[in-house]
Amino acid sequence: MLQTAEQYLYQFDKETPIAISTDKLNVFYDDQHAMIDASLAFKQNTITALIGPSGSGKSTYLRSLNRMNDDVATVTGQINFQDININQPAVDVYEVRRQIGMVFQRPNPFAKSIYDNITFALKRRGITDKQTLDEIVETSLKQAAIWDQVKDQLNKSALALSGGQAQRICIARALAVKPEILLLDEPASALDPISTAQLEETLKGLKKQYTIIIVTHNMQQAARLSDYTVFFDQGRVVEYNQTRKVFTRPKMDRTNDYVSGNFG
Ligand SMILES: Nc1ncnc2c1ncn2[C@@H]1O[C@H](COP(=O)(O)OP(=O)(O)OP(=O)(O)O)[C@@H](O)[C@H]1O
Repeated sequence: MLQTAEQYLYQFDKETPIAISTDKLNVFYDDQHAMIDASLAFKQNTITALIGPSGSGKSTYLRSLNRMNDDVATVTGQINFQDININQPAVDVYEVRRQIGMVFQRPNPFAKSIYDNITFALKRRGITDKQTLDEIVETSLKQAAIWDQVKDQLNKSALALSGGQAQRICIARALAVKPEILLLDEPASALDPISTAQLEETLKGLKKQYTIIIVTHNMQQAARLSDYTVFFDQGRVVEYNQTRKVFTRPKMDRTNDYVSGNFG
């Protein structure tokens, strides 16, 4: 690909700014080179699906975006967010993770009440005013489409919720600190089909306010949900395009084989 990722996206949509991009991102786990020269850009208020076979580097790439790999890997290259390269030691990783939130594969609510799950990070940031906290709890739970189900039991333990409900609490928890970007690593893999469909609807609604990047093994989910799709294989970006093109007219044979279910 001769174009940079920014130039490439520009041809689809000249108006929408880029929320985050990487330039030659490389990730090494000791001597294993798990991500090789990944240069990608993500438009604001879009959903991008990261797909590819097991071990292709999807999670490695995703986790690097908010510096979650700092302790386990060496990450080189640029991660451009809000006009700076955030892949630098001097950048405050806690602030990066506030603005670039992460939701994991298995719902991981804290062993606390629903209310305390949502307010935990806010209180640590010094927000203690009850009315402010109440408002953020309500807004975040509404955005995660779980307010109606839990509004009368905010003091209930979040551990007592179903998987689908718990995953929504985790999304609300990520939204409470007002991020710009939401990273999701196979967020529906532990959920039943109904919860999965509800989660997808919620994410479609959230893209009005957030930029969403989601790792998924589920081809139908990527096709239903995302605007853009990146196909990774063996630590490299093989193809990046509008989702419908990746699934109907992929440029690379390897992508075609993967989306057709010939390997993976
Ligand atoms: N913390 C780690 N320490 C060492 N190696 C790791 C670590 N995390 C991932 N790897 C290795 O990096 C490569 C890419 O893994 P990664 O989890 O990013 O792939 P993936 O595409 O997300 O896979 P999956 O779909 O199975 O989750 C694999 O070879 C994996 O074993």
